[in-house]
Amino acid sequence: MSEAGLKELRDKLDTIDNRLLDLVNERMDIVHQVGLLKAQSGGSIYRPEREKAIIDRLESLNNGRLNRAAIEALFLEIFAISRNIELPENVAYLGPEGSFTHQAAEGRFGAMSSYVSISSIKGIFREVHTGKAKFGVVPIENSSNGIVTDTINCLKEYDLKIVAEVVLDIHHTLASTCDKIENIKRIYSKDIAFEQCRKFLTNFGLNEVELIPIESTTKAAKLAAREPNSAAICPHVGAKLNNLPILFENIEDKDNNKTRFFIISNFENAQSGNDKTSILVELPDRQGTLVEFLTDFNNSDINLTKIKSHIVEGNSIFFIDFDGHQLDDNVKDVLQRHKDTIKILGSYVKEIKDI
Ligand SMILES: O=C(O)C(=O)C[C@]1(C(=O)O)C=C[C@@H](O)C=C1
Repeated sequence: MSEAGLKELRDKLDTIDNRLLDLVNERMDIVHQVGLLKAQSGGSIYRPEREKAIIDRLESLNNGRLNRAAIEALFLEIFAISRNIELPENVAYLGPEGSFTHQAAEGRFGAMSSYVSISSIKGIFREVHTGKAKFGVVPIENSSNGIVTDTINCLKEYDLKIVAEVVLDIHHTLASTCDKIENIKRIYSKDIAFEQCRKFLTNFGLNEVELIPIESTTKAAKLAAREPNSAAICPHVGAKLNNLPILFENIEDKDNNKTRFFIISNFENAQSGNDKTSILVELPDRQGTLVEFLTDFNNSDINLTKIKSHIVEGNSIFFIDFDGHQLDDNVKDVLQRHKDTIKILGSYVKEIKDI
């Protein structure tokens, strides 16, 4: 490698970066004006459908080396900074710091947002309901463990809206200060993380050691970092935050272990052209009501993508996802016909990844 050649290329990069910085600042001047307009009109700062339209447009114009994921990564961070320039807003997430929910929140709200770690799902709903946080990030389902009942209960109880979904690939690590796996006498983690790593634990003879379930995987990492002969099943970030050496990566049984999160807030999204809607349905206890209900959706050309039953206070309710926005004509009509049995939880941009 010639030093002169490298210097020449780096000079070119510096010139481009200077232009980029000027352009991004120019963009932020406009964003600031948008923020002032919204402050007058009371319009919502976060507009996921507009962000999607920008990314779609850029992808269709793109003829360089960037792929969609790269365009998304760059621009989602730019949008997050833009929103902070328009109006800094708090994001409450299911903590502690380093949890998967924290990762989901940072993926959408970027490095500059102000985050509040809350220890319960109900606490997050309360935080958004009282206006202490503009957004809440909560898990709704995992591909191995199913629906998160606390989230369903809170969606039923609080009058808040789902404004976005985020799907994360969930990877666990075994982290410990022990240099040999034989020296591990106890493992800390969340109960569902133990369930998701059953095969690994059996294959490595770790079923015999004491498995101690606690409330979070990050706390597990903290305890394992302090106690000799212990280990944690935790996310990569949790181990790093606690300076805990990682012995094994990706120890989950299923290689497509995913968790879906909802971002909740107090406004409704406009249509994006590629939306999903979530509802809760409580039907009268009479034969055939569920079949009639589902048939009506089918007859209205609505693609139901998920239906999960759930018991709240002894009554059976259904959590349903379908393609389309609540303002789409066919959706509007069917929702109107069933308005007495439905609670609309929100329409939001459909994520490409699904679980
Ligand atoms: O278009 C808007 O409504 C904006 O506020 C601007 C902008 C952007 O940076 O382009 C920022 C935040 C919104 O989520 C969508 C887009």
